[in-house]
Amino acid sequence: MAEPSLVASQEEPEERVIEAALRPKFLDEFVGQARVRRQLSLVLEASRLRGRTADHVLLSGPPGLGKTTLAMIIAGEMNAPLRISSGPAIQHAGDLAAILSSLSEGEVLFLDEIHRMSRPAEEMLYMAMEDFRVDIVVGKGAGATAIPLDLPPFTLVGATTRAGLLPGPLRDRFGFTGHLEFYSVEELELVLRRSAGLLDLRVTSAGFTEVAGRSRGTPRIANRLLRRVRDWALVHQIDQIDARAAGAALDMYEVDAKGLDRLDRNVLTALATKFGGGPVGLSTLAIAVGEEPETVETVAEPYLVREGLMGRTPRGRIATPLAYEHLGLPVPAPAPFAESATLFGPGSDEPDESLEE
Ligand SMILES: Nc1ncnc2c1ncn2[C@@H]1O[C@H](COP(=O)(O)OP(=O)(O)OP(=O)(O)O)[C@@H](O)[C@H]1O
Ligand SMILES: [Mg+2]
Repeated sequence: MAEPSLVASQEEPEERVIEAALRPKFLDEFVGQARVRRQLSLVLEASRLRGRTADHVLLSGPPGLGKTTLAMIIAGEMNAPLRISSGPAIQHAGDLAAILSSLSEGEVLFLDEIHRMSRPAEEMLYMAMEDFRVDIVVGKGAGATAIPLDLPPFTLVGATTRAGLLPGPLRDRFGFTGHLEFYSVEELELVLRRSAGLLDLRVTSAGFTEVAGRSRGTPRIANRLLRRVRDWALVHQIDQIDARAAGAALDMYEVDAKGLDRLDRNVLTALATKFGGGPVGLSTLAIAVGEEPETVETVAEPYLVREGLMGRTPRGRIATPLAYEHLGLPVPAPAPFAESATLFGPGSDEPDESLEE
């Protein structure tokens, strides 16, 4: 990405510290996701009653919706120590063996981005999850022997943004899968209220609504926007943030009323004006906005498609009438062959591994 974007940027270290501070510690403080929360709380309660470690839990869903937070909450609620690692960090089965063999009884092992683990490690994990046992292979070639090693019972919490990429055998070994959904504006208001309390910020109800509405259904973005609004209020010496102040602050950071940032709007504007609404191929569109196709596809597109502003057809990306309305442009008359361009959801038009599941 050429420039850091407010809604999709990598975070500054200081920001990450604040993010950690804003993380709910208990299930009660975790806003929204009522279904997952209810089911998870039952799983945890049952295991407490049985006096056993909880079943393995898989958490899936888009970035920033609370997977890591929930993993920490699970350990907290179980009063168990938490070990954190991630798929990309486990490239050899030996890496996983080292982690597994050092777990203590009842420990919660959180594996983030579990879909990115190597194949041999994955196979070792199958046995560990099911039988609490691993085979440590010693030696090479014909002389190699497998030494079985018993593991203490533990709870694996896996997180993935791409549940579709998990092999079936791995998915099946989780006793419970929680799929996190985007949050409603009302839920995000609650997230923001809690964060504002922790940050000692005075915000009116309408101020919360304003920020929540621009947060793309994502608590991480909501909290990030709140911090930018906080900066703005500090510099402008405003001690109570209302809708107007929140709106002005976020306008300044180029996050619009729908939560689109500059990249999103550039992509949409190029599509609508330079290419007459499309269809246009991804790489052409990316060149037009001076970005990598990968950035356009993974950073801008999912939200534009989700909001119904962009469509994906077999012949390329198109701008929907909603896009023109949002950009304040006149909606063009339908093209003569428009009805032949069937709309596809995200991920269905290209044999491309980088698409959403
Ligand atoms: N339900 C929630 N209630 C309150 N705050 C939340 C909730 N979910 C997430 N957050 C906040 O959003 C931030 C991001 O959440 P988290 O790190 O758990 O997301 P994630 O799903 O693990 O994202 P990624 O896929 O990028 O790892 C956290 O700092 C947390 O404070
Ligand atoms: Mg995470």
